[in-house]
Amino acid sequence: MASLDNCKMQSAVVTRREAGRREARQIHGLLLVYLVISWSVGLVWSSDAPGDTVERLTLFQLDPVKKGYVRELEAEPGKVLHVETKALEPPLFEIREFLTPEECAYIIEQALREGLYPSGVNDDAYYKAPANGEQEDEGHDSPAGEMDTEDERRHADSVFGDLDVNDDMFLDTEEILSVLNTDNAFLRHRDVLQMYSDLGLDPDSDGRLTLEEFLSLVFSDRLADIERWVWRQTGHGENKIRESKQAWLGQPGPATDPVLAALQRRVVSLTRLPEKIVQWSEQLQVVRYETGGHFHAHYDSNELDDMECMVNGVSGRFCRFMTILYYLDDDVSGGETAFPIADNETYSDRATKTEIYDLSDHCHDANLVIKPERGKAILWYNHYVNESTGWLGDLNLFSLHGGCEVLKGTKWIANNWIWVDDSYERQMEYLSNVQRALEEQKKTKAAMGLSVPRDVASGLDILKDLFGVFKPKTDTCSIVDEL
Ligand SMILES: O=C(O)CCC(=O)C(=O)O
Ligand SMILES: [Fe+2]
Repeated sequence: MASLDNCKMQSAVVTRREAGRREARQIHGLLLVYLVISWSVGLVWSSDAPGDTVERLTLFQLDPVKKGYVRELEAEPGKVLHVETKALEPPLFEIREFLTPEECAYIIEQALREGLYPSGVNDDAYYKAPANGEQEDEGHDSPAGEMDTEDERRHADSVFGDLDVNDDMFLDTEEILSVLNTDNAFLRHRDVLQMYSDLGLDPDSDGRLTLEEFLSLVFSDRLADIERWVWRQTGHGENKIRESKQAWLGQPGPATDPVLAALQRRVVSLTRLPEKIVQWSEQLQVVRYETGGHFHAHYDSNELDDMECMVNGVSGRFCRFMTILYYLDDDVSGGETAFPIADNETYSDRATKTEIYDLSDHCHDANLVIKPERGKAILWYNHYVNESTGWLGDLNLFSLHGGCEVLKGTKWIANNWIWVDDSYERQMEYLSNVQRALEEQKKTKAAMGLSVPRDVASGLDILKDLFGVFKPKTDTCSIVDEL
């Protein structure tokens, strides 16, 4: 059964696994974020005189107040938007007409021009063959029913008891799925039945395993067959955690494209974060789902742990303070964004893992389901703000979410992820390094007789010098793990 603790555990497990997998991924420099924050809010580095008090920046988080609460936002002069609270945990808001239809069409067009490629969570490494895959045709010669010892029998009995959650002395498909659905595997009830049929595991074909059937498959070493079957099945269509294509738009820093620049300004008004945090966060990720496309439940960010936030695209965890998601089109049926456990304190009593995570079959079991609507934005906080530091706090486990299966048509969204490093000190250190690099670059360019406007100097060239290539290759961080 899933529980908050399980979620924590899953997330922690995945944090490490994902972090390894992220080696090849690129994100641009948080360093720059902090450099420019300090400029824009005048903190820390503005204090020269000994004894001056150094101000600390704190993170602003919109107060959800209560569900249904609507606040007005004058995003641009004359353009008043309504920000409606949809959940308290995580704080989650919906803003209709955040983008105009023209802006939506433009973003889609730019993504098509850029070229979309399959979303990266389901990389090949994830579906590598099991360790003994090469021997898959070898027989398993322990004869059925030949139980080795009383201890083994007792152990198998107790495993059966653990799996038989409802104590009806049968293992139904849900109970079997709670074991089979690990990592990126999202098998369904029908898959389990198919497996029974393919492997002859359920002789009376009633779709459930008795204790005798279970013992027989355990002691005849059919577990290895099951493992191989699952490996083969995983990675197909709905069994994958994610089925979509994506493109990244623009460059880190103040957008030069007028549509993206207007969007950045609007996001600054909405989030009330320093504009440089917004500008120097991840590029816009545009995602297209075709019929059957989906993204099962996951977290966009990682739990805080010993690993540092990714700062140079080489390694580290994801530190996405918040997500702003835009719906670019609504010519689609299905494809809602679901938050299975939003505002829920009791989900662990109710839901099985499949129900929580599988957004193809269980989209509408989710506590909060948001329908795509062209131009609409939703925003939520993946992290709390730490009360004592005022800075990035723990991952909010209620922020679990995903994209329900598209039943018909095409769904287009864009993700705008706002990065904040949880270590304020590390950021300040980065800041001083980047500031030095900036000054050196300015001097070099000045010596070459080139004029270096401040924005340019703080922009791409510096990032490239510091970090090399920085376009993110893949995205979502936490995914489900076994219970
Ligand atoms: O498609 C959706 O509605 C959600 C997408 C999402 O969660 C993501 O891309 O991280
Ligand atoms: Fe997400």
